Amino acid sequence: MALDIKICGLKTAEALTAAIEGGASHVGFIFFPKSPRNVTPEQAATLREQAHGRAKGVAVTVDADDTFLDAIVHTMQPDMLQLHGSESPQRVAQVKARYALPVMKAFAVHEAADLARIAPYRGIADRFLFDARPPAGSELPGGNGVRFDWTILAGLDAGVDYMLSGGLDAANIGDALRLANPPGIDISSGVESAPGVKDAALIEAFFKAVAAARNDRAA
Ligand SMILES: O=C(O)c1ccccc1N[C@@H]1O[C@H](COP(=O)(O)O)[C@@H](O)[C@H]1O
Repeated sequence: MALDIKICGLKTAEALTAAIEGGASHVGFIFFPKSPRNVTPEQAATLREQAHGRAKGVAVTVDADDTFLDAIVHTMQPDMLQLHGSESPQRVAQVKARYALPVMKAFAVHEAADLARIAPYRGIADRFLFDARPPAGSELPGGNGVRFDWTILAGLDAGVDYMLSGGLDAANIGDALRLANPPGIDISSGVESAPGVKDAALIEAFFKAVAAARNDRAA
């Protein structure tokens, strides 16, 4: 089975090159001022141009209004929007209709019951992203480097398309793939040397760990 791999929170050409050369299917750009990974639409546009035709550019927003989304979509021209706030099913439908772009809706997962929250979004969101619940006091809804119990995902219907994220790194990705067998994975802080600082060597190590885990499973 194909595995989509998204490297998120990219801010520099060097890190983007490492992600693309490693084999990322998606590259993510964060539009959230409180994040150490925040970029402007203009910065993201330059990086997205570098990725054009090689990896899909994903704009990550948190409860963004139309004015901000208009600026992002017009300037960066993303391939996909990731909605990482408390957007309702109606808001997701509005965003899809306004921009004619695929939308990935993020959910914080702590226990199996959290997965039931996707029900009203099915048939509206194109894809889901399951991230860990942010730690108490965190100002970030994602990018906290926190994982959740991946075995919860075994309870999902087979038809649910999603990316697994939250605290992934080269050391644990083998377990994540074995336990959840996700169609996609998404990583940010696990390939950073400091908050918001991507490390090309860690990105390379992550792709090697993914390849090794997939080879082991195929053997
Ligand atoms: O990364 C951020 O700063 C961020 C800010 C606001 C919304 C989402 C954000 N990141 C998303 O969270 C996942 C998981 O991150 P991590 O691997 O646990 O650090 C990340 O891939 C982004 O999609």
